[in-house]
Amino acid sequence: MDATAINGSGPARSAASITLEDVGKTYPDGTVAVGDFSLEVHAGELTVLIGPSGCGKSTILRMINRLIEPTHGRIVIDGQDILKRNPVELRRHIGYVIQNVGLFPHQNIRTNVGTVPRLLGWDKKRINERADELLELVGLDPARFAKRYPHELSGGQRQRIGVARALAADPLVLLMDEPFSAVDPIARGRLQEEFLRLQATVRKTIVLVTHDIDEAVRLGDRIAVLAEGGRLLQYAPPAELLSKPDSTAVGDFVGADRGIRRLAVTPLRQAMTPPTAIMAGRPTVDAEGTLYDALAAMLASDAAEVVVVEDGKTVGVVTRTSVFEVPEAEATV
Ligand SMILES: Nc1ncnc2c1ncn2[C@@H]1O[C@H](COP(=O)(O)OP(=O)(O)OP(=O)(O)O)[C@@H](O)[C@H]1O
Repeated sequence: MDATAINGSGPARSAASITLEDVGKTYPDGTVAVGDFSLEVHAGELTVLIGPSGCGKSTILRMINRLIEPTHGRIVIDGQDILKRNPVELRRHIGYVIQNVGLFPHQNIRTNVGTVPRLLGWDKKRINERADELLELVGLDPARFAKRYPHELSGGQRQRIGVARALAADPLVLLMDEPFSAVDPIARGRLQEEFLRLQATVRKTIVLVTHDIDEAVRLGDRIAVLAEGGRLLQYAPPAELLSKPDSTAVGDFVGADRGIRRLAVTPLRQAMTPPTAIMAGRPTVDAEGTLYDALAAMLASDAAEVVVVEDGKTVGVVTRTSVFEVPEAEATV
């Protein structure tokens, strides 16, 4: 890799690897946000940082572009120790996407997307061409959107502009902090899909922070599961993480969510047994519901079973035990 690539602003370059070596951040009040964190982020891959609230995910991300200065450790991008670089200049070569995007409200979309190329001194024609190219890439027709202002877009469209802006100067690295969590679940699913397609084209080295295990599994080439203080519990591709969590903590973290997701997509009929004699006073649930609905009804009224009704008639019963006895293969995921 060209040692000066991180300084460059030329045409498409390769992605860079990121090495974090014993990186840590202790705040002046003594809070150890991140203890000693090491990670190798492979070039051209999307690495997800996931873990409970306050475990240091955003701190790690923001140390990579030096919005937060590490207390100790080394961060190497593309072979260069970035702690020796001018931080402002460094940030022009690292794309950064955050939850609410932070578009400039009084600038139109084309100007917003051209922010970093402008700072890098590109000429106007090249900036506009690049902005329009990026708009196309994120699925927004420049003829319709380039002259609009941020408030004239939907939340999902603004988020796409955020991604376009972050990619405008062809950075080696893209950092994303909960980029899709401010949009509703349906728009989020679509954005994730589009983003995967985009990444297949641009193949950037991406570090993405999320607290959503589904998102992590869907987007990540590798997932780093963190605990408090930025402690790395496991770093593995999604399939390996789900099938072979190497500690109870990781198993609990990925497992709990998987279980609930499975309940929510499994028809409760699969756990239903014929009605019994004593039904009075039991909570009821519609026969079209899922295991999740059945369990929620039981928990809400502290009952051990629910009566299943269809067209006003009792058709069966589901017990707490039977909810968990439906084999995984029967789930209609
Ligand atoms: N300026 C500060 N001074 C002291 N402690 C701080 C400061 N900024 C952050 N922290 C602490 O550092 C820890 C890590 O914060 P960070 O934002 O990195 O967590 P996170 O994993 O991204 O959390 P979330 O998922 O809630 O966004 C938290 O305990 C937080 O309270």
